Amino acid sequence: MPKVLVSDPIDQAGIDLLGQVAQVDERPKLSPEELLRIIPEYDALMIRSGTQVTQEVIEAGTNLKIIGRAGVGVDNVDVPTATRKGIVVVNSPEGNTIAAAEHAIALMMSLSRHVPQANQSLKAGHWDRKKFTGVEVYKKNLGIVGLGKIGSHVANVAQAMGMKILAYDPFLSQERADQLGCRLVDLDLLFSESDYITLHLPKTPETTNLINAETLARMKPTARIINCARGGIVDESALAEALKAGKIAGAALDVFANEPLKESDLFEVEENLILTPHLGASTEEAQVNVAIDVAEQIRDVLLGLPARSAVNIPGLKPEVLEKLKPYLMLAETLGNLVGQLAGGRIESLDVRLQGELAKTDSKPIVIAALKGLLTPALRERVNFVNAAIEAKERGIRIIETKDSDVRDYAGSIRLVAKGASESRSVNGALLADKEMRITSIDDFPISVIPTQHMLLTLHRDMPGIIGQIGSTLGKFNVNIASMQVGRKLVRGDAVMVLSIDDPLPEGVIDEITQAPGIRDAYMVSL
Ligand SMILES: NC(=O)c1ccc[n+]([C@@H]2O[C@H](COP(=O)([O-])OP(=O)(O)OC[C@H]3O[C@@H](n4cnc5c(N)ncnc54)[C@H](O)[C@@H]3O)[C@@H](O)[C@H]2O)c1
Ligand SMILES: O=C(O)[C@H](O)COP(=O)(O)O
Repeated sequence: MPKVLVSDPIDQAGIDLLGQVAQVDERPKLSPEELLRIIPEYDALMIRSGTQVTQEVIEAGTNLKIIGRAGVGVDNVDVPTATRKGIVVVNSPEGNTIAAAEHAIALMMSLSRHVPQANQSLKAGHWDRKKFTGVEVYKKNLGIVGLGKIGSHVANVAQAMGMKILAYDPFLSQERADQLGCRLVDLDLLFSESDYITLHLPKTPETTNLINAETLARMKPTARIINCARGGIVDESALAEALKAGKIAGAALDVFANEPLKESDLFEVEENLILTPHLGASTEEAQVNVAIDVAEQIRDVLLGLPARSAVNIPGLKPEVLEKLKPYLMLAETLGNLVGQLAGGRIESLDVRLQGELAKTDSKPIVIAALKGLLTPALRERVNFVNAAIEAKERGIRIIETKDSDVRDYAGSIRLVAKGASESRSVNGALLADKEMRITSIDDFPISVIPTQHMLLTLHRDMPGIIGQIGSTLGKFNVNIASMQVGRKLVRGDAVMVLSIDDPLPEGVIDEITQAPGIRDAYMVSL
């Protein structure tokens, strides 16, 4: 049974689901040293934001196949290292959207009505009503930075409370903003016009310290800031200064540059600052959602199936994946075949998708073809996760073309691998029953069902040649399962593909290639 390490608190629903297919060890309080020590035993690691999955951890995890983040942000995972190592990283992109959006709204309302401060004051024996006079959000401007899943839900709820939404999101279309009833503005305008500013964007080198002394200075003195996105987007020292100096009216933070937050300039701000310990996703509902979402993906990957929300391979909706799966297998088989024919260094791979395939996302098919192409050289070290990187590191140029004309098959794939001196090509298609066919090799038309062991010859189309190859195979006790010959011209060049029951014994290829009329012979293993 595969072994899964769960190193952060995860809802029981996810643990139970994984328990059906794996041994699950829940170790939520591991030190970094303990994690490093035990990770080699595990096939999968399931985490939230608490575990730091560093390069060292990934490199020590020699059996790891998948890292599952029960939540959205994967900034605690060294994704590039995981990708290089061929480890799938999955998350739950939508499981905690509502929870995080509602927490942002809760913080906005708490800031407006001083709920935590009033609660604390009352419990300390005071009945101070004047001090906690609040402000209404009704008719106020809410500036949303990042109008993605969480930002959009915040926009809907805030609009229902009568707020006007200004939004900044450089990757959002005007059409989507119009649909959401939000006014798309630039950041300068958002900062200067907003009464509330809520952050719902990822932390990247560009967004680090987006809220800093200079941007804080551009805000209204009545502005209130909410950060439920990621620590580090707000410069915490600059915010503490601005709050103490009364440059803005308040702030509420759920996330911090260093978590857990232990020492901070923020602790010196007495009045108008609310802090919560990264609670955005902490609702019962969200925790069940993300646990099940990620446990299902870990289960699938451990069973050899693709994941639906991988962050380091193209994600596909289950219904699209279902349709594409036979083509992915075809692309991988053709890639493997053309890789063995081209041999040695490959400079470029031309991937042409024809017929109905021209309408689909080509990326997964290209990756499958690359996986097949690199398999003869890299064996199990190449997979769907690292195939593109491995190809790039080898300098293989990818050329993609699409041709929607339907010819003999509803959808077909053509691969051309260019080596240092020559190009080799293969075409393949699926029949109505989804059975694979190799439909040409080096443009010689054939119709071959790919099998595990095949002998392929390039030869002159002349009497006696097929018999000669048959006798050589007989001499070496090789059993032929099927045979196909393809030619362009009578008595010109031809190709022959023999399916054989076992790999060829040593010496057969040499003997076949020495026979008159044979140009080349290859043992192909798929
Ligand atoms: N506090 C929590 O517990 C909690 C819970 C869930 C998610 N999050 C965080 O909330 C954030 C948003 O999550 P989401 O699920 O809505 O993600 P999302 O990908 O759906 O949306 C993010 C949006 O930010 C936009 N964006 C990217 N760069 C930007 C930039 N430079 N300026 C403005 N906008 C930019 C993107 O175009 C996108 O629309 C993420 O940082 C996520 O990690 C926090
Ligand atoms: O990215 C996320 O999903 C949130 O930050 C939640 O993190 P958590 O799972 O550690 O609560």
